[in-house]
Amino acid sequence: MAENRDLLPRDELTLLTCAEMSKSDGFAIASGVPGRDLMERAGRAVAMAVMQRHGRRPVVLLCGPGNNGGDGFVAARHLRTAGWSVRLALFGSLEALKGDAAWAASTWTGAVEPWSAGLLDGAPLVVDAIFGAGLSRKIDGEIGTAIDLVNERKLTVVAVDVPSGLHGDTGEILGRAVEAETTVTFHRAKPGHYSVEGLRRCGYLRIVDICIPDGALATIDPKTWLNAPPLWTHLLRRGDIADHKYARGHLTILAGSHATGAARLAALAGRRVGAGLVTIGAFPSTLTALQAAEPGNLIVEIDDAAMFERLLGDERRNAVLIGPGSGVTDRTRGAALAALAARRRVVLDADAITVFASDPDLLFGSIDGPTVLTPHEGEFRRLFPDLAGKADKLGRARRAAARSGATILLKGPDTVIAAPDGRAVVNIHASPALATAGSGDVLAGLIGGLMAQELTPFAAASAAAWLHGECARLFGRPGLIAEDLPALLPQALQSLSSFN
Ligand SMILES: NC(=O)C1=CN([C@@H]2O[C@H](COP(=O)(O)OP(=O)(O)OC[C@H]3O[C@@H](n4cnc5c(N)ncnc54)[C@H](OP(=O)(O)O)[C@@H]3O)[C@@H](O)[C@H]2O)[C@@H](O)CC1
Ligand SMILES: Nc1ncnc2c1ncn2[C@@H]1O[C@H](COP(=O)(O)OP(=O)(O)O)[C@@H](O)[C@H]1O
Ligand SMILES: [K+]
Repeated sequence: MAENRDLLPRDELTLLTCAEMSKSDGFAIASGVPGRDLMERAGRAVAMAVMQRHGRRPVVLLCGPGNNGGDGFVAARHLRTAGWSVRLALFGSLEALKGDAAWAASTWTGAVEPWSAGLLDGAPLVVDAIFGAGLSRKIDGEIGTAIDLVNERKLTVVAVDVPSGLHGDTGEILGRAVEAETTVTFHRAKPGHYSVEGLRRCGYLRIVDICIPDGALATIDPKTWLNAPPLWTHLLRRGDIADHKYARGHLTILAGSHATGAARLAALAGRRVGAGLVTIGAFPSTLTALQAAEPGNLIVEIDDAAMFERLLGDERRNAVLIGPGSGVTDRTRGAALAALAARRRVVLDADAITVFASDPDLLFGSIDGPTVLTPHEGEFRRLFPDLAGKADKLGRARRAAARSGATILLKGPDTVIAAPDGRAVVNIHASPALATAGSGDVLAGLIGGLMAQELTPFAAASAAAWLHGECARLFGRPGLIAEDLPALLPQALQSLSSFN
């Protein structure tokens, strides 16, 4: 197998924080591109988006006191030049505007009005240029009232950079936030755009090139990407004439005394995604049932952790999945510790996460090899109580990865995959239809199957999250259940050929 089976960073999928965007801006200016040229392009792009997405109608620009407001002044000028009926309100005073925003305001020859609710009479289209990357605290007062009114009246909004109130880095809502129909952002998207709140409020997201020079990304060394096949599709195995099943890896899954369906779903996913063999380790009481199920699964008896440890004496068992239906038991805990001690490629899901709730440090201290933990928020709380229940999912997953030494896949509509070295991927290629029992078992099996094929934990978890979402999308009609997902994997894998 290829030596470096890790994710390939892709410029076009890079997400930039507000600070990184500001650094890019600084790089452009240092390279001889004046800041006002960037603002001119940004504001023009906003005007273009308004005109391309909406028929001509009265438009009101709500401008804030910083450069986001500056973009609004430029957009207003272009819309008026194109013959639109434009009104502009500024929160703050013209005299207080600085730098490029002051320049942009000086190019606007129309009236600058103070905010009043009457501006929204007649249901105009609204351009939200109040706050962008500079949002620094909770929105209240007059601006809060204006945002509430825009939302209450369900006015059509085109937001500049981010819907005001949405934090570009964390996806947090600071007080309240605009609900936009379209959001126009510049150069690269921000993590906040793809957070749950961002997905709710940005509407259609347009990412516009404002001619920041190519070299800018290299100076930033970005660490965050939006999940898509170009990051990892080159790592998926192509058939080789000399292939044999062991060359494709052997995934071993520990089943429990109940809910053996979970291990079966994971095994199916692991085999469909290309693992050469999948063994299910089962209690004697479930052996017959499992043997009578899918004929391609290998079934072995595993009564306790010691038997599991002996099973791993076979070096070819290169990947291990523990958790789906395995039970919150000493057997599960012992098997997980044995797999970690044996330096196998390990995926710990569900019960194998919960079983360490009373002593997370025992788990973290045992992780020394390629490991993925796949918690949903409830399981995450059990291992990382101090990081739970807060915004900034990306930051939380990153801290959890650094603390545990494992790659963390934190589930949800905006699944975050964070590696211990600080890299992270955000996956929004998903569907609410995945919120069905057993779908997490399929995901765990996919990761295990890809780890068996020697993808790094970070690459395996990223590829699996995307494929999981792709299966749900391919199903394409109501009624999806977890059993449908593995059957759609061949089609999902085939759809990747267009990325090669
Ligand atoms: N970087 C680039 O490449 C490019 C960037 N461009 C544009 O610049 C935008 C970033 O501009 P920016 O940095 O001036 O910040 P912005 O969002 O206008 O707000 C800052 C102001 O708001 C204030 N303020 C904050 N929160 C507040 C609150 N809750 N309630 C009240 N006030 C609050 C804050 O006050 P302070 O915190 O300083 O007291 C400050 O006065 C970016 O989003 C994009 O649109 C484009 O032109 C293209 C090139
Ligand atoms: N609203 C949603 N949108 C997109 N994906 C979702 C949504 N809800 C759940 N999922 C995905 O479905 C899977 C559910 O996993 P999990 O909660 O572990 O279920 P189970 O343990 O029943 O198999 C995760 O991959 C999660 O990211
Ligand atoms: K905005």
